[in-house]
Amino acid sequence: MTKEDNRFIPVHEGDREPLFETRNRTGGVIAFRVFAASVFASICSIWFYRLTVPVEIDENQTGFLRFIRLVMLILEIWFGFYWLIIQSLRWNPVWRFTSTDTLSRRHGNDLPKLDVFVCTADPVIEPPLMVVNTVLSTLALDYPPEKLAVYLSDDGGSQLTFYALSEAAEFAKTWVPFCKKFDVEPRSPAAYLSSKANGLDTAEAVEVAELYKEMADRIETATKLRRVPEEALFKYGDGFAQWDSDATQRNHGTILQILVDGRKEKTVSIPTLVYLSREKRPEHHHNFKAGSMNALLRVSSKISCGRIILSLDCDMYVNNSKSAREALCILLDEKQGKEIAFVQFPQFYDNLTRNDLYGSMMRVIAHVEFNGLDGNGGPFYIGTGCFHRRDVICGKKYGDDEEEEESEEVQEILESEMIKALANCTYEKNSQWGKEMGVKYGCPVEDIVTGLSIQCRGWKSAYLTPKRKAFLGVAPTNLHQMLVQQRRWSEGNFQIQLSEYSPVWFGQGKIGLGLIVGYCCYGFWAPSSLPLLVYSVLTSLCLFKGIPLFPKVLSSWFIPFGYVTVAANAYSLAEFLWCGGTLRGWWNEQRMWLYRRTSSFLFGFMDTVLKKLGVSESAFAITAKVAEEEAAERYEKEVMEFGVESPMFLLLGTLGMLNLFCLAAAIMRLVMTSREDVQTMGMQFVITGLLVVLNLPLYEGMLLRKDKGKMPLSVTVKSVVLALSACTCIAFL
Ligand SMILES: O=c1ccn([C@@H]2O[C@H](COP(=O)(O)OP(=O)(O)O[C@H]3O[C@H](CO)[C@@H](O)[C@H](O)[C@H]3O)[C@@H](O)[C@H]2O)c(=O)[nH]1
Ligand SMILES: [Mn+2]
Repeated sequence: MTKEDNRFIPVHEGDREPLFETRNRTGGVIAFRVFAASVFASICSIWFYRLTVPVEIDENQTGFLRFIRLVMLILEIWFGFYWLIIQSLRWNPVWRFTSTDTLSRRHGNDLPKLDVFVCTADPVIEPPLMVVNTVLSTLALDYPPEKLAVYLSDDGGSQLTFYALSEAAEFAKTWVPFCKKFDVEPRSPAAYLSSKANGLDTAEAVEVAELYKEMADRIETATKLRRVPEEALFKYGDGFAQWDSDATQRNHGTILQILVDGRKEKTVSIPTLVYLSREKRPEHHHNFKAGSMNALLRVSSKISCGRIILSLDCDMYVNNSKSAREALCILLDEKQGKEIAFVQFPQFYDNLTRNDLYGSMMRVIAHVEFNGLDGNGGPFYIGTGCFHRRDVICGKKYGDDEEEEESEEVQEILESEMIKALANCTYEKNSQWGKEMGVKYGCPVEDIVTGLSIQCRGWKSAYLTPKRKAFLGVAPTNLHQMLVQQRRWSEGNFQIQLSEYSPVWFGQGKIGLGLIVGYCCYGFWAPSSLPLLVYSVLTSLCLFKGIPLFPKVLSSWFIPFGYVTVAANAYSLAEFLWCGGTLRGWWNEQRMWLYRRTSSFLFGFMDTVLKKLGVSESAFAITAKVAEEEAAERYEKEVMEFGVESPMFLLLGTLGMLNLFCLAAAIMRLVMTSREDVQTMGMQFVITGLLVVLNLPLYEGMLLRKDKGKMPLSVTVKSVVLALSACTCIAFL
């Protein structure tokens, strides 16, 4: 709705209080823009310097130096351009403030039906006990139980997960009323019972704790033994009967079991609970999480058909039981809310250490950049912690005004076999599922591309960050997992950039320029690896060789270089601290950006190129949610975990060693012969020096540590050999 339209809203409508409010940043906007302008001016002078100031004549090597100059120019143009586009994320941030009280007053318990989708895929790296804690936290949402249905999609097709869920269905009968009676937070039993503030002093609380512990023990024992206990096989027999004797994770029929059926009972105290494992056959591509989301969309439409859908990863429990009501403040708002398709909450974690060693939290993205996106048309859909409108995710355009009225007649209870057919491999053949309908296929970040296409159909989205964090997940606890996850993300985002859905050409005219640029900021993650890689190698090698790349420290041309470096870093630090981080946390994040860019993003880039050439297919490597004990201890102590042999580590190791050797050689030269170097190569000393200091934990892992989390010897040896050979080659050039 445009601003002008507001004049035509009748007065009696106007005095209805809105359910939410959108606020801009009040102070500091002008200051920020002046600052940004000053940085940009310096960037322009750097470009100008590269273009105009001639290379000092060096008789034999002029051509070579010119070439290096040109490379530096190209890199600096790229960095400047990238800096410019990420300012779009800071230009116009907004914050949303909801009023759940107004919602309750206006709607009481007359809320739309809500379906919660939880996805899991592997009982080994996603332990069933964790999964059912997530499920239990959603069952206990502050929401009328007859309006709520929770679906667990199990791509692992695992009897263990099914068993755990059956146990959870029993436990829910105690847990849900308990939560509501005592207004418990958080409502994941494991998180609640382990939190210090739980005040377990009532008799009821002690009883619940005991019941939980018994259930947890049974589930964990079964998981450990990889076998469901006999009595359970008997007790939940009609569920287990759906597993054929030869069923495997990749080859089995659809399994559907409604564990709690809210449709049958008139007064229900706990929500509907459904287990679904869609059919999997080796000859059919299953499209990973996107495939299971679409199966859930169809199956749920025949069971509860909630108008609102919450999608969650299996490790992401509800930390704020009001989160559904928070989201509804936006989706049910009569005015501004009408144009909003989905409400995204940030992805926060509950297993982070104080200084967030692996920068998992992406603090600035969650606290600044997504608010910036929201101001430009709406945050991305990031797969978890997101409330959708069913009709929109199923393909409805904005402005198609079929009234989304809830059919009050209870869905006739269809034969379960008919519903099961909706989750079969062949169901989607020749249909629009995965294309125009539901979650899109073919992209490792199915969430981002789906959100983009919704926005391109005219919808907006909203970003909500209530005081009490809405959802908490599990962040990767080792470097390799982290890099693999980021590789998938960067690959996915870059693929979107090149695909027919590219925000640049597909989004043109459908979403605002600010949002297009916002998508590009993340879409360019993968290609941004190359400039950084070249830049860091070139600065180090030229330092080693004694070739100056930057103006002399005392010349006036040095000022813009110095200013940009200091200003950009100081700003980034200030922003990080403002978002609640620590100084060390910032430093750790700088290291992680370096590692991501020089390994994950580079591999993500190559994966994308190979895929485009048809050489390989992209996969979805699931992130492990558990670590073995010693590794977990190191994580708690914030000791970086290497441990595995990986080409990404080889690359990081080689680059790290290269920086170290170059710096060492340059310092030696400085001490022995040429004092002049401080003047001519000051900037290179600073850059390479910083890289070396950032890399300290890497050197430690390669050279000093003895524990299992150190860098494997083979990687260390290869890295040293590669770095030494590079230096030798350059020395003789
Ligand atoms: O074939 C699959 C693969 C994964 N999943 C589920 O997808 C979720 C996300 O997988 P995870 O390994 O935890 O990946 P993350 O990188 O942590 O996930 C982020 O990034 C993904 C896209 O890359 C999004 O789908 C997620 O929602 C978002 O949290 C988990 O619940 C999995 O069980 C499936 O259901 N089927
Ligand atoms: Mn995850």
